[in-house]
Amino acid sequence: MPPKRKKGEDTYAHGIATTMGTQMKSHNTLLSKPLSALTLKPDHSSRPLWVLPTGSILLDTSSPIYSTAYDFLVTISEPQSRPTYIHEYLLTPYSLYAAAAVNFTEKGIVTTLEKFSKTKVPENVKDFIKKCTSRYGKVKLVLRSGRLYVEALNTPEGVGILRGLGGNKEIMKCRVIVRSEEKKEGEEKNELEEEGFIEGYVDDEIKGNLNVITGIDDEADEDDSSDSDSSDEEGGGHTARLLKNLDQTRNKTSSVSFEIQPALVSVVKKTAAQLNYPLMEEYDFRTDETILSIPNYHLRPTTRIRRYQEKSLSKMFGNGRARSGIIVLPCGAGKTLTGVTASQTIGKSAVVLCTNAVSVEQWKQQFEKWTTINSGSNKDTGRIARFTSDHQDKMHPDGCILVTTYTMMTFSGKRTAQSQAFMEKLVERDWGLLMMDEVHVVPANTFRRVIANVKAHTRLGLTATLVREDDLIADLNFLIGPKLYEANWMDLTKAGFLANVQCLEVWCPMTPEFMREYLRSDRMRQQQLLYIMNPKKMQVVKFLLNKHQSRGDQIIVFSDDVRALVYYGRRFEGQIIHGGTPEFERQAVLRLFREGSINTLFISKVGDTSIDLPEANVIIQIASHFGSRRQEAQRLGRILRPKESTAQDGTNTDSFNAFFYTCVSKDTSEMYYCTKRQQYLIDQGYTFKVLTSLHERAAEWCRKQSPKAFLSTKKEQVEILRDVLEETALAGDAQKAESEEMKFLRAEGKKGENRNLEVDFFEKRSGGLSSVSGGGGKSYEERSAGKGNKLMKQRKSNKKINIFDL
Ligand SMILES: Nc1ncnc2c1ncn2[C@@H]1O[C@H](COP(=O)(O)OP(=O)(O)OP(=O)(O)O)[C@@H](O)[C@H]1O
Repeated sequence: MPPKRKKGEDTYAHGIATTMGTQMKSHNTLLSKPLSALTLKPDHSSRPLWVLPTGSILLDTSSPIYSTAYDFLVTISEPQSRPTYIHEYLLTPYSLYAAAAVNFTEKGIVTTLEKFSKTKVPENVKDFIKKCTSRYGKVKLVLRSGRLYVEALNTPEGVGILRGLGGNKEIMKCRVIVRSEEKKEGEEKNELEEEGFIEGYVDDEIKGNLNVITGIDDEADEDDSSDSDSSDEEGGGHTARLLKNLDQTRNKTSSVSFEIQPALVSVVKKTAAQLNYPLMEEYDFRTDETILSIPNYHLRPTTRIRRYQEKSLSKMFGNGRARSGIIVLPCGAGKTLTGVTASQTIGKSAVVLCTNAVSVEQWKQQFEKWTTINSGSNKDTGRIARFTSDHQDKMHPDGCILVTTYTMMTFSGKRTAQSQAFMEKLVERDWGLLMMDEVHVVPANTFRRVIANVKAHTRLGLTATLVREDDLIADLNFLIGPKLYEANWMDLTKAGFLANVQCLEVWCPMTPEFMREYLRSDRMRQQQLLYIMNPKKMQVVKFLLNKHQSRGDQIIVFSDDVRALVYYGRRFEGQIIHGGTPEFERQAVLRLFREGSINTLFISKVGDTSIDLPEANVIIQIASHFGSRRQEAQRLGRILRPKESTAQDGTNTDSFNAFFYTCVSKDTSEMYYCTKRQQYLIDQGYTFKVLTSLHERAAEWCRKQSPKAFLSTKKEQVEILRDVLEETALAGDAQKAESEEMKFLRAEGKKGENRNLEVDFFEKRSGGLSSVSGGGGKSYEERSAGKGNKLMKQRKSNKKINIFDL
């Protein structure tokens, strides 16, 4: 469905989203041939994929050319589901738009698909590709030496498109027409020049000035001399490849453009979008003299970007200019270094936006860790300024990096004089790059305000999970740019860049007393607290904590419900962090956890993102935000940092070295949400094992605790019930929680429907590879098909099995 236009919505974004939505709609109706109509090519066994008339592409991961096919598919299509053996991708207008953005042509896409496909590429798929690529990426908005140009390739098609746009009444008013000088007699007349067009090259003169990416520090300061080992194979090899990519594209393509007035750029963008020629934005930073470069800004010699980080950057800088767009890398895969390298490659002033103050500190540290920005000749002046409520560093008048939060940027209340002055300076000047961390989290309106406030020549969004429960992803595509790269979680896990996590869903039956109250209650808040505080769940948590603490693990217990969090934290004598915890206390607790002085941390949703706890290897989730797929992935991300047993040389061990538990109260709506939450991770290839009888072992173990059994008597359990009922007696609380729930359900398109959750939970869904693989919200055992089926059946019939085997 094309997104509905909201009041005050960016017309440009809306124009494109509507166009794409319409195409998407026709796409869905167009591609509906039966699969039996496909004929296998005689040499199909040597080809890695199937292209279906539905626009889906299935990739056989065991193919010897899997990785080449994979690289191609992530560029032209959207990953849908990536379990172990067969991946599913989907061609969409957005994905084809992104492909066009990195110079993929219709012919190139169809020819390569045909080469890789086991079956003939269906005609309707070819038509769809043609339709989507015929306009996108054909015209670019290029910033060169501080001047703006609308540019196309100097081919008959490109010139035709440019003439159409340049001649448009609205765009004509925005153009800067430079009269060509009188030609002397006999001198050849140039038609394009006569029309006010400028001829040039798309990739002229890359003079190796991207050597910043090599990490070779020409002016390495004394402090860094100990680091200066530039012989590292890995780093040098990767960066050399990137440079080679850039070199290969240079001097290749001749272009034609016309200049426009910067003040009228939004009119040009809007009009071009209405004419169905959305302008790709590119920044020719090498020729830009309007923004001063940051001196002595290099990657340190020891900094080695990884292959996937380099790949993502090559999509951004593939033709020597900086393209605006979004890079998607799993949590813990190093988005920060990727962003730092992007900024250092551009070498100009940049604004970095983060979700909170902790993350601002982390970004600053990472800039200093990976680059020379604040060392050597920059040591005294300091080229990184923080802008938070606690720190408002001096902003260097020339090239500098400004790290701040979305909240600081969009705060609409009264600012202090210092903060106001800072904001004014920020808004006044031009920035080479606007980098937005965790782009998917930020409300679209915040984006619009930030983008309107910061005069940035290129925009880079970084995220791990390009999913939202609303329909605003389309806005992101056009407010920032298309998705430039998305890594595969499982490939990174296999290569040892991420921990190997075992995901477990632990079913905890409600005690009869809790279940009675749950069924009787008509208040969402009360029901929630009942399923979170279920004594059987508490016993499971106690059992798991003991098990992992005795192994020397570092454990994070997550609860979105702060009251429950505090209750659990106190009961289990752990350190607690939530929104109300003062910053200094928060930092102190995190430091103790990092040092290993404490091994268990109870944290609310403030810990979902941007908190770097490399040592953590166990998560126990006791309460979460309804069905948020994004939150589930972000939480998993807290334990994805590679562990000691994970070698970063492509040889990850087979055994799990991190554990992600979700404790759910059985036969409550928590189960429905839990299933929904797992969808994104299942699509990334994770398997959730369901433990249906662990609670029995936990209860048995709790009974045997000395000097006192844990929650083993009805009396103790009823005391908790009484606390819950008292706690939820306040009507205000109930309304608050319900409105949150309503918000979620609305976003899900359910319009307040919360009936039949249990029915939905076991309902069979059809369509898509994910439903076959378990990605449709069903759990399965991946090790053997037989066991998986058994597990599914047992889960459905609630029969008890025990697969808990640590
Ligand atoms: N090329 C690299 N070489 C060495 N270490 C790296 C590299 N890239 C990333 N790291 C390390 O990996 C860890 C995770 O990086 P980072 O915090 O940037 O991840 P992230 O993708 O931002 O994760 P999250 O989404 O959880 O914030 C950090 O400790 C970082 O120093």
